[in-house]
Amino acid sequence: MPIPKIHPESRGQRHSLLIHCLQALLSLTILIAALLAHRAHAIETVHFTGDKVSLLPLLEFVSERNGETLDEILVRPEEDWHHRQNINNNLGQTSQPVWARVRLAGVSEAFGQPIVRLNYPHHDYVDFYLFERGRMIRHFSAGDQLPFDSRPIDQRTFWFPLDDASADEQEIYIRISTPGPLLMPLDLMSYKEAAEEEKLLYLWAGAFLGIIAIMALYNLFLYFSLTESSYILYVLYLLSAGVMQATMFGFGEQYFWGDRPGVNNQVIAFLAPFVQLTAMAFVLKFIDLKNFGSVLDRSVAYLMLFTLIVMSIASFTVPYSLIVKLGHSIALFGVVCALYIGIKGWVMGMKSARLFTIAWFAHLVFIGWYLLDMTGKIPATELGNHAFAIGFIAELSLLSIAFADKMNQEKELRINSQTKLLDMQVAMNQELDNKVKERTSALEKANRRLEELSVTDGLTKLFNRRYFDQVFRDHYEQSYKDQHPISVMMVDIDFFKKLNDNYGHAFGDLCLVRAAQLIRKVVTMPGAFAARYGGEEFVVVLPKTTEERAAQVGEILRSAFEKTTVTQGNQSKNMTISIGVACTIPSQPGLEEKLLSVADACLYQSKENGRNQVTRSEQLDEAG
Ligand SMILES: Nc1nc2c(ncn2[C@@H]2O[C@H](COP(=O)(O)OP(=O)(O)OP(=O)(O)O)[C@@H](O)[C@H]2O)c(=O)[nH]1
Repeated sequence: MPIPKIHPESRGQRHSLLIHCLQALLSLTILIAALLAHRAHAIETVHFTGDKVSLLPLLEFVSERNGETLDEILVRPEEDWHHRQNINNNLGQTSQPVWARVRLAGVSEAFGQPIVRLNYPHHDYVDFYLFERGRMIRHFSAGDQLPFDSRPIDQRTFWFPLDDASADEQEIYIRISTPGPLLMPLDLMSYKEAAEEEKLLYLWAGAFLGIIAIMALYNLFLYFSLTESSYILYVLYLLSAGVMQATMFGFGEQYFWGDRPGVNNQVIAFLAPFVQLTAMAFVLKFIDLKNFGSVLDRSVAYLMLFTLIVMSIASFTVPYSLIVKLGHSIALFGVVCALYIGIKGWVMGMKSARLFTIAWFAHLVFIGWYLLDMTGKIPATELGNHAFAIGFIAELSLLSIAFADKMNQEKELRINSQTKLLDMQVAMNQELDNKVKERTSALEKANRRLEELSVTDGLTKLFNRRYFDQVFRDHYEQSYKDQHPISVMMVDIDFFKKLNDNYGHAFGDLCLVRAAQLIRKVVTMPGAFAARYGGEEFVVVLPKTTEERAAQVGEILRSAFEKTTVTQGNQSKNMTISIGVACTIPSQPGLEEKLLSVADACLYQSKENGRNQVTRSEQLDEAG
């Protein structure tokens, strides 16, 4: 604002010296007072020497009243202008546009294209006026409610060139109208330095967004291979948070929707609750709240989810300023909720909840640092400027580790239960196997028994006739093949009918049993076997045995019978037997019946000759 000039009055009339002196004194006093008064309200002057100067501490502010014009602002009384009350960068939210002014000195092209930079990309309207010697020489209109092209320099934040400056001093007036927080990080600097800083920021932002993109891709891949829904929720959270951060950096306005004024606010209003929504949904799924949370926990969590859904939808209709205010409180509440859930899971011994809690805590610490840095509560540093992004990356990294840890635990559980299941299956198979073996052996035993029964005679336990016929044929054939002699002995108890009649049938049975025992006892040669041929008649087959040897065995047997007394109760009896022995070296197979009939004939001969004797086929021939 031009400094008002004050002219001492001079009327040129002659007065007394005293009056002149008094007048001069009074005028001097008024002049000094005016100068002092002016000095009290003078615009702060910033001397530019080429180095970056932060203008914020030197700015004077005034709130616009009912659509005041620039001219009206210029004539506002000096006492309306004031410096900030505190050192915060953030001037809070205000419904009225705010004007700021400052005087610059020493601005020269010699310092390399000096600019004034408003390093915050989200104000709706920013008007920049440059005055020189009380005359406006430049006016720029920018802001995210105006097309991106309207900016004097194409940058994501607002850069105003001072290249028209020619006088020693300029005054700048800036009008900001915005529904969001009124941040005024205003700097006087060279274009070169601003471009250098911007490069550094691009490096930060590139690394930050790159990490998010890689993590999102990686988790998307995991989702497709494992089809576990927490992965897709995490991917949604990463993507929405990434887009939100890119928008907050100002890249959306710069590269995507700069030609559509107003979209930027819309995107922020929608994404702010949506990021929280995906984060909440992920947290609930990750911690498995429905299994360990109390009814109150669940109610609060689902109410929160519901609120966020409503907010995301409402962001299309509710004013941006309201969404921003609501968003801050809900976000804070959401972070606290997630921290509470994490701590509870930790206390209840959930291993992955520990990492999860540390992740959220790290997030909170960095947000705190960022807010303290931004509001000037602690000295501003380059690291502090990016504390929010660092916190976010730290949180995402820890969450990823927690996530992997949880998945590992679940995998271990799955493998354990699979192993248990497999063990159970093996044990069951083993049991089944044992049972089958048991049953098979029982069956085999029964079969053997059945076979025994089918081949043995029930009373004497010698082989039965059926079995004899079968086996005798085989032996005969074998003897034919080997051309060895085979002998047959027919044994018949003498007068058995009489024995039955005299001693009873039961005693007769006992005699048959004793007879079988005697035969078994005497006929012990390898390969020999005896069978019950009929009633009281037995047959003995002696392979590889000559007739002479067979007759000797017959004699031993006959003698054994003679000497043996069968006793039952008070009954006792000595049996005699008649034996017929025949032998042959088979000249052809299948003639076994013939050998039998010869032996039978010999037996008949023994009976004829008076019983209790052995007759050989040789004797038969002699007799015949
Ligand atoms: N106790 C008993 N007797 C039997 C059995 N099988 C056959 N017998 C009897 O044996 C007797 C055989 O009699 P016979 O064929 O006339 O012969 P035998 O009386 O011994 O006269 P020889 O042979 O000429 O000395 C019959 O009375 C049959 O009932 C049996 O399993 N148990």
